Amino acid sequence: MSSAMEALYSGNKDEHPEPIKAEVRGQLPTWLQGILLRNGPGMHTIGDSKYNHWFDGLALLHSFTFKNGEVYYRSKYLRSDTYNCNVEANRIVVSEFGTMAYPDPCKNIFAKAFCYLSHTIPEFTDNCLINILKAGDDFYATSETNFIRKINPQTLETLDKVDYNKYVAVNVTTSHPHYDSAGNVFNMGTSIVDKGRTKYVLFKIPSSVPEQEKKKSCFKHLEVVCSIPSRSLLHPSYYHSFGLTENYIIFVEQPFRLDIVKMATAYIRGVTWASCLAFNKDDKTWFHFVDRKTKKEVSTKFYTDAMVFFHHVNAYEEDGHIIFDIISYTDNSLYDMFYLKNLNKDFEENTKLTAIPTCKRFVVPLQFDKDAGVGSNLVTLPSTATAVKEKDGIYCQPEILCEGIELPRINYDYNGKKHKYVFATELQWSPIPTKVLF
Ligand SMILES: CC1=C(/C=C/C(C)=C/C=C/C(C)=C/C=O)C(C)(C)CCC1
Ligand SMILES: [Fe+2]
Repeated sequence: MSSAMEALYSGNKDEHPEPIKAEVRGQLPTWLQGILLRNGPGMHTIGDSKYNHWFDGLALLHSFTFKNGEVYYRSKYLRSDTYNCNVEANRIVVSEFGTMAYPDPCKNIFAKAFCYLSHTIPEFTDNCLINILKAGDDFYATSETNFIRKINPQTLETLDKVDYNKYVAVNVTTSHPHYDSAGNVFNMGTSIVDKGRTKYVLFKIPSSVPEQEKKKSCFKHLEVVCSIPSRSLLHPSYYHSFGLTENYIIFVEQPFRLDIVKMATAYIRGVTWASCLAFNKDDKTWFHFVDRKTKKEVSTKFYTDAMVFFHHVNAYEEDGHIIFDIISYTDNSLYDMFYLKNLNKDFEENTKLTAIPTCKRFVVPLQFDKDAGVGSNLVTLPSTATAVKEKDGIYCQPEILCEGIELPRINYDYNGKKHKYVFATELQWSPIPTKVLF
């Protein structure tokens, strides 16, 4: 196990920009053609400096090209400004999620202020290591900051740097966008203390732009679908994904929050972005549903108990209810587990999750008897999930579907529709997935 641990989480990975022919055991179906793109951290040491957290590592892009029963593999580091500055300085000079660094040689890029509250915060990283986004015909490496990087899906070369902030006021975004059947992208981000407000912004990037436009850019045609005010100006929720059904966008405002005052002073205090996240177990978790046609939020207040979650599984509508599945935790120990100092041979002692991932299903009635009495359960579908009418809103409790799964996937053709199967990794108390389940 400890060697699996080391192979998974440490050591700088080599890049293989030229295609390597894979050895295929068995046979691949002939219909399987195309390129599978993957992203993730590949380098955690630069010169004498080391990142603290696995989510900090420099983005390494991977591709698997499937053609006529053969597979070719390539990999290439994303040449982000972050990568280039770090390599040039031969040390970490750009801050990441779990590592605070101080710019020096590349001051011009990263010394620009994050300008509300303070002028000392460097610009966020463009080390886009988490996911790949398809916007129009283009592919982008993404993270959770306002920067994404266009890439060439064939050669894995790094192209333009796109700043979401130029098109929509967001400082952080999710790396789990949704797509509709026409290929339009839906994503959301948080606009922090902009014009005296902090809000969550849902936006759409169209898949195509008018023919006559010379330099085609989907981002120029980005549309704000709706913004939801944060319950707190200085403590907006952190979120890693959101849900989509045929008619609604689902946003879960959890009491796992960014502390903006801490963020604004993190740089001068020498603490990390990660330390600006906090869970308040005594608060509620609020559900928001935005009608995709009217672009208005459903006005009923829906809430549940405090929780921390990262991944939506899927969501759909049935008989006037919205049903959505998420993988949730009773505390925020998950991100803490990925500090590299813990991910060594003693990981079994060091990395114990104190909360097990639990797949929960919420069943939320949008149409219900307005005269129902306080205390009555408004769910009319066969489920152990409840939605109890209270004086100030509707209190939802989930049905527990199962425990010990993470990284959920569904057949995306069923996104927003009732699904049968979920593909996930089994995750118990340690961060090494041991099985693929479905
Ligand atoms: C740099 C940076 C951030 C980075 C977050 C990252 C990199 C999160 C990765 C999450 C993953 C990989 C989750 C998997 O389930 C924040 C906190 C948004 C805020 C400010 C700057
Ligand atoms: Fe994720």
